[in-house]
Amino acid sequence: MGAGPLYLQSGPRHPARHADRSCRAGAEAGDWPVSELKSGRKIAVVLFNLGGPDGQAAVRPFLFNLFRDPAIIQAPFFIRYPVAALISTTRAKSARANYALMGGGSPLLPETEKQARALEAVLAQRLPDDEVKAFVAMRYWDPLTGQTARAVKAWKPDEVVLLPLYPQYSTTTTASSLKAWERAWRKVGGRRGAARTTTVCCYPTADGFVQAHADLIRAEYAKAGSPRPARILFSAHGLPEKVILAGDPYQRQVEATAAAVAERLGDVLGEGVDWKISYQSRVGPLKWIGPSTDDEIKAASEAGLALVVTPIAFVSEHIETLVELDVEYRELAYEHGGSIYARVPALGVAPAFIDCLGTLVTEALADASSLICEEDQPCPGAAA
Ligand SMILES: C=CC1=C(C)c2cc3[nH]c(cc4nc(cc5[nH]c(cc1n2)c(C)c5CCC(=O)O)C(CCC(=O)O)=C4C)c(C)c3C=C
Ligand SMILES: [Fe+2]
Ligand SMILES: [Fe+2]
Repeated sequence: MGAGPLYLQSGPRHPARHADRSCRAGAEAGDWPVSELKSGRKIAVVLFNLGGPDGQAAVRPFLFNLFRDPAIIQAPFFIRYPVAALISTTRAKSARANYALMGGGSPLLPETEKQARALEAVLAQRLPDDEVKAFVAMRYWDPLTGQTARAVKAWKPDEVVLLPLYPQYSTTTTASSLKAWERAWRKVGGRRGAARTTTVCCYPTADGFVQAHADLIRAEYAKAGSPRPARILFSAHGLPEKVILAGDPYQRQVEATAAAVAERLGDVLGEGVDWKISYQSRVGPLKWIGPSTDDEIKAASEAGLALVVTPIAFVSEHIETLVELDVEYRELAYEHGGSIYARVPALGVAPAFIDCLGTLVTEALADASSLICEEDQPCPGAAA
Protein backbone atom coordinates (compact mmCIF):
# COMPACT_ATOMS: atom_id res chain seq x y z
CA MET A 1 0.00 0.00 0.00
CA GLY A 2 1.14 3.55 -0.66
CA ALA A 3 3.17 4.38 -3.73
CA GLY A 4 6.83 5.12 -3.35
CA PRO A 5 8.36 8.52 -3.70
CA LEU A 6 6.62 10.93 -5.99
CA TYR A 7 8.24 13.55 -8.19
CA LEU A 8 6.79 16.59 -9.86
CA GLN A 9 3.27 15.28 -9.67
CA SER A 10 0.28 17.41 -10.28
CA GLY A 11 -3.12 17.09 -8.71
CA PRO A 12 -4.04 15.50 -5.39
CA ARG A 13 -4.93 11.84 -5.56
CA HIS A 14 -7.59 12.38 -2.94
CA PRO A 15 -9.30 15.71 -3.51
CA ALA A 16 -10.96 17.20 -0.45
CA ARG A 17 -14.46 15.91 -0.01
CA HIS A 18 -15.71 18.47 2.44
CA ALA A 19 -18.03 19.91 -0.13
CA ASP A 20 -19.75 16.74 -1.28
CA ARG A 21 -19.99 15.25 2.19
CA SER A 22 -19.91 11.81 0.64
CA CYS A 23 -18.23 10.21 3.62
CA ARG A 24 -20.07 10.16 6.89
CA ALA A 25 -20.71 7.31 9.25
CA GLY A 26 -22.78 6.46 12.26
CA ALA A 27 -25.49 9.08 11.67
CA GLU A 28 -26.96 10.16 14.96
CA ALA A 29 -29.42 12.74 13.73
CA GLY A 30 -32.25 10.88 15.39
CA ASP A 31 -30.46 10.83 18.73
CA TRP A 32 -30.31 14.54 19.28
CA PRO A 33 -32.82 17.33 18.82
CA VAL A 34 -30.47 19.47 16.73
CA SER A 35 -33.19 22.00 15.91
CA GLU A 36 -33.62 22.83 19.60
CA LEU A 37 -30.07 24.13 19.87
CA LYS A 38 -29.48 26.58 17.07
CA SER A 39 -27.67 29.21 19.12
CA GLY A 40 -26.78 30.01 22.69
CA ARG A 41 -24.99 26.69 22.79
CA LYS A 42 -22.00 25.77 24.92
CA ILE A 43 -19.60 24.11 22.50
CA ALA A 44 -16.52 22.23 23.68
CA VAL A 45 -13.84 21.58 21.07
CA VAL A 46 -11.36 18.95 22.19
CA LEU A 47 -7.96 19.19 20.48
CA PHE A 48 -5.96 15.96 20.63
CA ASN A 49 -2.21 15.61 20.41
CA LEU A 50 0.45 13.24 21.60
CA GLY A 51 1.86 15.27 24.49
CA GLY A 52 5.45 15.58 25.57
CA PRO A 53 7.40 15.61 28.84
CA ASP A 54 7.28 18.95 30.66
CA GLY A 55 10.74 18.46 32.18
CA GLN A 56 13.61 16.02 32.48
CA ALA A 57 11.96 13.98 35.24
CA ALA A 58 8.92 13.36 33.03
CA VAL A 59 10.86 11.84 30.12
CA ARG A 60 10.90 8.21 31.28
CA PRO A 61 7.28 8.05 32.51
CA PHE A 62 6.17 9.79 29.28
CA LEU A 63 8.00 7.16 27.22
CA PHE A 64 6.50 4.41 29.38
CA ASN A 65 2.99 5.75 28.71
CA LEU A 66 3.74 5.81 24.99
CA PHE A 67 5.15 2.31 24.71
CA ARG A 68 2.47 0.69 26.88
CA ASP A 69 -0.19 1.84 24.41
CA PRO A 70 -1.46 -1.18 22.42
CA ALA A 71 -1.76 1.13 19.40
CA ILE A 72 2.05 1.52 19.49
CA ILE A 73 3.07 -1.98 20.58
CA GLN A 74 0.59 -4.56 19.41
CA ALA A 75 1.20 -7.24 22.02
CA PRO A 76 -0.76 -8.63 24.96
CA PHE A 77 -0.69 -6.70 28.22
CA PHE A 78 1.73 -9.07 30.00
CA ILE A 79 4.32 -8.63 27.21
CA ARG A 80 3.67 -4.95 26.52
CA TYR A 81 4.24 -3.73 30.07
CA PRO A 82 7.71 -5.19 30.59
CA VAL A 83 8.68 -4.16 27.04
CA ALA A 84 7.46 -0.61 27.74
CA ALA A 85 9.40 -0.53 31.01
CA LEU A 86 12.54 -1.74 29.25
CA ILE A 87 12.37 0.60 26.23
CA SER A 88 11.44 3.65 28.31
CA THR A 89 14.38 3.02 30.62
CA THR A 90 16.94 2.39 27.87
CA ARG A 91 15.69 5.25 25.66
CA ALA A 92 15.35 7.80 28.48
CA LYS A 93 19.00 8.90 28.53
CA SER A 94 19.25 9.90 24.86
CA ALA A 95 15.70 11.30 24.88
CA ARG A 96 16.54 13.46 27.92
CA ALA A 97 19.57 14.83 26.10
CA ASN A 98 17.36 15.77 23.14
CA TYR A 99 14.73 17.39 25.35
CA ALA A 100 17.57 19.27 27.09
CA LEU A 101 18.32 20.93 23.73
CA MET A 102 14.82 22.45 23.93
CA GLY A 103 15.24 23.74 27.48
CA GLY A 104 14.51 20.45 29.26
CA GLY A 105 11.03 19.54 28.05
CA SER A 106 8.66 19.56 25.11
CA PRO A 107 7.12 22.79 23.78
CA LEU A 108 4.15 20.80 22.47
CA LEU A 109 1.68 21.82 25.19
CA PRO A 110 2.33 25.59 25.05
CA GLU A 111 2.23 25.40 21.24
CA THR A 112 -1.07 23.51 21.35
CA GLU A 113 -2.51 25.95 23.91
CA LYS A 114 -1.72 28.78 21.48
CA GLN A 115 -3.63 26.92 18.78
CA ALA A 116 -6.55 26.40 21.19
CA ARG A 117 -6.75 30.13 22.00
CA ALA A 118 -6.44 31.08 18.31
CA LEU A 119 -9.22 28.66 17.42
CA GLU A 120 -11.46 30.08 20.15
CA ALA A 121 -10.91 33.56 18.69
CA VAL A 122 -11.86 32.39 15.18
CA LEU A 123 -14.95 30.58 16.47
CA ALA A 124 -16.03 33.51 18.63
CA GLN A 125 -16.27 35.51 15.41
CA ARG A 126 -18.02 32.80 13.44
CA LEU A 127 -20.46 31.72 16.16
CA PRO A 128 -21.14 34.95 18.05
CA ASP A 129 -24.30 33.59 19.69
CA ASP A 130 -22.57 30.54 21.12
CA GLU A 131 -19.96 30.04 23.81
CA VAL A 132 -17.00 28.04 22.51
CA LYS A 133 -14.15 26.69 24.62
CA ALA A 134 -11.22 24.70 23.24
CA PHE A 135 -9.73 22.02 25.51
CA VAL A 136 -6.44 20.18 25.00
CA ALA A 137 -6.25 16.41 25.55
CA MET A 138 -2.82 14.82 25.36
CA ARG A 139 -2.32 11.09 24.93
CA TYR A 140 0.86 10.42 26.90
CA TRP A 141 1.51 13.42 29.17
CA ASP A 142 -0.36 16.23 30.90
CA PRO A 143 -3.05 17.24 30.40
CA LEU A 144 -3.94 13.57 29.94
CA THR A 145 -7.24 12.68 28.29
CA GLY A 146 -8.97 11.68 31.55
CA GLN A 147 -8.16 15.04 33.12
CA THR A 148 -9.53 16.86 30.06
CA ALA A 149 -12.69 14.72 29.98
CA ARG A 150 -13.37 15.76 33.59
CA ALA A 151 -12.85 19.44 32.71
CA VAL A 152 -15.15 19.18 29.68
CA LYS A 153 -17.85 17.39 31.70
CA ALA A 154 -17.64 20.01 34.46
CA TRP A 155 -18.13 22.78 31.86
CA LYS A 156 -21.47 21.12 30.84
CA PRO A 157 -21.33 21.59 27.07
CA ASP A 158 -24.33 21.06 24.78
CA GLU A 159 -22.06 19.95 21.96
CA VAL A 160 -18.63 18.36 21.84
CA VAL A 161 -16.43 18.39 18.72
CA LEU A 162 -13.45 16.02 18.81
CA LEU A 163 -10.69 17.45 16.62
CA PRO A 164 -7.37 15.55 16.47
CA LEU A 165 -4.35 17.69 15.59
CA TYR A 166 -3.29 14.88 13.29
CA PRO A 167 -4.44 15.87 9.79
CA GLN A 168 -3.62 12.38 8.50
CA TYR A 169 -5.37 9.58 10.31
CA SER A 170 -3.40 6.78 11.90
CA THR A 171 -4.41 3.97 14.22
CA THR A 172 -1.26 4.83 16.22
CA THR A 173 -2.25 8.44 16.84
CA THR A 174 -5.82 9.50 15.98
CA ALA A 175 -7.52 6.21 16.80
CA SER A 176 -5.51 5.82 19.99
CA SER A 177 -6.55 9.32 21.14
CA LEU A 178 -10.20 8.82 20.21
CA LYS A 179 -10.35 5.49 22.02
CA ALA A 180 -8.78 7.08 25.09
CA TRP A 181 -11.44 9.80 24.89
CA GLU A 182 -14.29 7.26 24.63
CA ARG A 183 -13.03 5.50 27.74
CA ALA A 184 -12.43 8.70 29.69
CA TRP A 185 -15.75 10.27 28.67
CA ARG A 186 -17.65 7.16 29.70
CA LYS A 187 -15.76 7.10 33.00
CA VAL A 188 -16.79 10.67 33.85
CA GLY A 189 -20.38 9.76 33.07
CA GLY A 190 -20.56 11.70 29.81
CA ARG A 191 -22.81 9.54 27.70
CA ARG A 192 -23.37 10.26 24.00
CA GLY A 193 -26.84 11.60 24.85
CA ALA A 194 -25.49 14.08 27.42
CA ALA A 195 -23.89 16.22 24.74
CA ARG A 196 -23.99 15.69 21.00
CA THR A 197 -20.51 14.56 19.95
CA THR A 198 -19.07 14.88 16.45
CA THR A 199 -15.62 13.58 15.52
CA VAL A 200 -13.40 14.97 12.77
CA CYS A 201 -11.19 11.98 11.98
CA CYS A 202 -8.96 13.36 9.20
CA TYR A 203 -8.44 16.36 6.94
CA PRO A 204 -5.38 15.57 4.79
CA THR A 205 -6.38 17.82 1.88
CA ALA A 206 -8.59 20.39 3.62
CA ASP A 207 -8.25 23.69 1.81
CA GLY A 208 -6.82 25.97 4.53
CA PHE A 209 -4.48 23.26 5.78
CA VAL A 210 -2.99 22.86 2.29
CA GLN A 211 -2.89 26.64 1.79
CA ALA A 212 -1.07 27.22 5.09
CA HIS A 213 1.61 24.70 4.11
CA ALA A 214 1.98 26.26 0.66
CA ASP A 215 2.29 29.78 2.14
CA LEU A 216 4.98 28.74 4.63
CA ILE A 217 6.96 26.79 2.03
CA ARG A 218 6.81 29.65 -0.46
CA ALA A 219 8.13 32.07 2.20
CA GLU A 220 10.98 29.77 3.26
CA TYR A 221 11.86 29.03 -0.34
CA ALA A 222 12.14 32.75 -1.06
CA LYS A 223 14.17 33.33 2.12
CA ALA A 224 16.62 30.65 0.97
CA GLY A 225 17.09 32.73 -2.19
CA SER A 226 14.77 30.55 -4.33
CA PRO A 227 17.73 28.25 -4.96
CA ARG A 228 18.06 26.09 -8.06
CA PRO A 229 18.50 23.19 -8.27
CA ALA A 230 16.41 22.54 -5.16
CA ARG A 231 14.22 19.84 -3.72
CA ILE A 232 11.26 20.29 -1.43
CA LEU A 233 11.26 17.37 0.99
CA PHE A 234 7.97 16.66 2.71
CA SER A 235 9.01 14.83 5.87
CA ALA A 236 6.40 12.91 7.85
CA HIS A 237 6.69 10.79 10.99
CA GLY A 238 7.21 7.19 9.88
CA LEU A 239 5.32 4.08 10.92
CA PRO A 240 6.15 0.39 11.05
CA GLU A 241 5.34 -1.08 7.63
CA LYS A 242 3.11 -3.73 9.19
CA VAL A 243 0.77 -1.00 10.48
CA ILE A 244 0.24 0.24 6.91
CA LEU A 245 -0.14 -3.31 5.57
CA ALA A 246 -2.89 -3.86 8.15
CA GLY A 247 -4.91 -1.06 6.51
CA ASP A 248 -3.79 2.13 8.25
CA PRO A 249 -4.54 5.02 5.80
CA TYR A 250 -1.77 7.30 7.15
CA GLN A 251 0.75 6.90 4.32
CA ARG A 252 -1.93 7.30 1.65
CA GLN A 253 -3.16 10.46 3.38
CA VAL A 254 0.38 11.86 3.77
CA GLU A 255 0.84 11.35 0.02
CA ALA A 256 -2.47 13.11 -0.62
CA THR A 257 -1.38 16.10 1.49
CA ALA A 258 2.00 16.38 -0.20
CA ALA A 259 0.48 16.17 -3.67
CA ALA A 260 -2.13 18.80 -2.83
CA VAL A 261 0.48 21.18 -1.38
CA ALA A 262 2.81 20.64 -4.35
CA GLU A 263 -0.02 21.42 -6.72
CA ARG A 264 -0.83 24.60 -4.77
CA LEU A 265 2.83 25.58 -5.08
CA GLY A 266 2.64 25.60 -8.84
CA ASP A 267 4.48 28.91 -9.17
CA VAL A 268 7.43 27.68 -7.09
CA LEU A 269 7.63 24.21 -8.61
CA GLY A 270 8.96 25.44 -11.89
CA GLU A 271 11.54 23.75 -14.05
CA GLY A 272 14.44 22.26 -12.10
CA VAL A 273 12.64 22.00 -8.79
CA ASP A 274 11.24 18.75 -7.56
CA TRP A 275 9.59 17.39 -4.44
CA LYS A 276 9.60 14.14 -2.59
CA ILE A 277 8.09 12.53 0.50
CA SER A 278 10.20 10.89 3.21
CA TYR A 279 9.61 9.45 6.67
CA GLN A 280 11.52 10.30 9.85
CA SER A 281 11.77 9.31 13.54
CA ARG A 282 12.15 5.56 13.14
CA VAL A 283 12.01 3.70 16.45
CA GLY A 284 12.82 0.03 17.17
CA PRO A 285 13.85 -2.97 15.13
CA LEU A 286 10.81 -3.36 12.83
CA LYS A 287 10.84 -2.40 9.15
CA TRP A 288 9.39 1.11 8.78
CA ILE A 289 7.92 2.75 5.73
CA GLY A 290 10.32 4.68 3.53
CA PRO A 291 12.16 6.30 2.04
CA SER A 292 13.73 7.54 5.24
CA THR A 293 14.35 11.26 5.67
CA ASP A 294 18.02 10.72 6.49
CA ASP A 295 18.60 8.74 3.27
CA GLU A 296 16.83 11.41 1.24
CA ILE A 297 18.82 14.19 2.87
CA LYS A 298 22.09 12.41 2.14
CA ALA A 299 21.09 11.67 -1.47
CA ALA A 300 19.88 15.22 -2.20
CA SER A 301 22.93 16.81 -0.57
CA GLU A 302 25.34 14.55 -2.44
CA ALA A 303 23.51 15.40 -5.67
CA GLY A 304 24.11 19.11 -5.00
CA LEU A 305 20.45 19.95 -4.41
CA ALA A 306 19.43 22.70 -2.02
CA LEU A 307 16.92 21.30 0.47
CA VAL A 308 13.69 22.89 1.64
CA VAL A 309 12.45 20.51 4.32
CA THR A 310 8.87 20.77 5.53
CA PRO A 311 7.17 18.79 8.30
CA ILE A 312 3.98 17.57 6.65
CA ALA A 313 2.33 15.50 9.40
CA PHE A 314 3.15 17.60 12.49
CA VAL A 315 1.18 20.79 13.07
CA SER A 316 3.37 22.10 15.94
CA GLU A 317 7.02 22.51 16.72
CA HIS A 318 8.33 19.76 18.98
CA ILE A 319 11.29 17.43 19.42
CA GLU A 320 11.03 15.94 15.95
CA THR A 321 11.14 19.32 14.23
CA LEU A 322 13.38 21.29 16.62
CA VAL A 323 15.96 18.57 17.22
CA GLU A 324 15.65 15.96 14.48
CA LEU A 325 15.02 18.30 11.54
CA ASP A 326 16.83 21.41 12.78
CA VAL A 327 19.91 19.85 14.36
CA GLU A 328 20.48 16.23 13.30
CA TYR A 329 19.33 16.37 9.68
CA ARG A 330 20.85 19.79 9.08
CA GLU A 331 24.25 18.42 10.20
CA LEU A 332 23.72 15.39 7.99
CA ALA A 333 23.04 17.60 4.97
CA TYR A 334 26.22 19.61 5.53
CA GLU A 335 28.27 16.44 6.13
CA HIS A 336 27.11 15.17 2.76
CA GLY A 337 28.01 18.29 0.85
CA GLY A 338 24.75 20.19 1.08
CA SER A 339 25.07 23.96 1.24
CA ILE A 340 21.46 25.08 1.59
CA TYR A 341 19.18 23.43 4.14
CA ALA A 342 16.03 25.44 4.80
CA ARG A 343 13.47 24.17 7.28
CA VAL A 344 9.88 25.28 6.85
CA PRO A 345 8.18 26.01 10.20
CA ALA A 346 5.35 23.81 11.45
CA LEU A 347 1.88 25.30 10.96
CA GLY A 348 1.39 26.51 14.57
CA VAL A 349 -1.11 29.37 14.50
CA ALA A 350 -0.77 30.14 10.78
CA PRO A 351 -4.03 31.98 10.03
CA ALA A 352 -5.09 29.74 7.12
CA PHE A 353 -4.61 26.65 9.30
CA ILE A 354 -6.53 27.99 12.30
CA ASP A 355 -9.24 29.17 9.94
CA CYS A 356 -9.37 25.66 8.50
CA LEU A 357 -9.76 24.17 12.00
CA GLY A 358 -12.60 26.65 12.52
CA THR A 359 -14.25 25.44 9.31
CA LEU A 360 -13.92 21.81 10.39
CA VAL A 361 -15.63 22.68 13.68
CA THR A 362 -18.50 24.61 12.08
CA GLU A 363 -18.97 21.82 9.51
CA ALA A 364 -19.05 19.30 12.33
CA LEU A 365 -21.67 21.33 14.17
CA ALA A 366 -23.81 21.76 11.06
CA ASP A 367 -23.59 18.10 10.17
CA ALA A 368 -26.12 15.58 11.38
CA SER A 369 -23.64 12.71 11.55
CA SER A 370 -21.14 11.76 14.19
CA LEU A 371 -18.06 11.51 11.98
CA ILE A 372 -16.46 13.77 9.42
CA CYS A 373 -13.95 11.99 7.21
CA GLU A 374 -12.26 12.86 3.92
CA GLU A 375 -11.87 9.24 2.87
CA ASP A 376 -14.29 7.22 0.72
CA GLN A 377 -14.69 4.88 3.67
CA PRO A 378 -14.45 6.16 7.23
CA CYS A 379 -10.97 5.78 8.65
CA PRO A 380 -10.71 2.40 10.42
CA GLY A 381 -11.74 2.60 14.05
CA ALA A 382 -12.66 6.27 13.99
CA ALA A 383 -16.34 5.61 14.53
CA ALA A 384 -15.79 3.32 17.52
C1 LIG B 1 2.04 12.00 12.82
C2 LIG B 1 2.39 11.96 14.04
C3 LIG B 1 2.98 10.83 14.75
C4 LIG B 1 2.96 9.47 14.47
C5 LIG B 1 2.30 8.75 13.31
C6 LIG B 1 3.71 8.81 15.51
C7 LIG B 1 3.94 7.44 15.60
C8 LIG B 1 4.87 6.86 16.47
N1 LIG B 1 5.71 7.50 17.36
C9 LIG B 1 6.51 6.59 18.00
C10 LIG B 1 7.49 6.86 18.99
C11 LIG B 1 7.77 8.11 19.57
N2 LIG B 1 7.16 9.29 19.28
C12 LIG B 1 7.65 10.28 20.09
C13 LIG B 1 7.28 11.61 20.13
C14 LIG B 1 6.31 12.18 19.31
N3 LIG B 1 5.69 11.60 18.21
C15 LIG B 1 4.81 12.48 17.67
C16 LIG B 1 3.99 12.24 16.56
C17 LIG B 1 3.74 11.00 15.96
N4 LIG B 1 4.12 9.79 16.40
C18 LIG B 1 4.85 13.67 18.47
C19 LIG B 1 3.99 14.90 18.22
C20 LIG B 1 5.76 13.48 19.49
C21 LIG B 1 5.99 14.46 20.65
C22 LIG B 1 7.30 14.90 20.88
C23 LIG B 1 7.50 15.94 21.90
O1 LIG B 1 7.66 17.11 21.58
O2 LIG B 1 7.64 15.60 23.08
C24 LIG B 1 8.63 9.71 20.95
C25 LIG B 1 9.39 10.47 22.04
C26 LIG B 1 10.59 11.18 21.55
C27 LIG B 1 11.70 10.23 21.27
O3 LIG B 1 12.15 9.55 22.18
O4 LIG B 1 12.08 10.15 20.09
C28 LIG B 1 8.72 8.37 20.63
C29 LIG B 1 9.59 7.34 21.26
C30 LIG B 1 6.16 5.32 17.51
C31 LIG B 1 6.81 4.02 17.96
C32 LIG B 1 5.15 5.48 16.55
C33 LIG B 1 4.40 4.48 15.75
C34 LIG B 1 4.34 3.21 15.94
FE1 LIG C 1 6.02 9.61 17.50
FE1 LIG D 1 -11.03 9.97 8.13
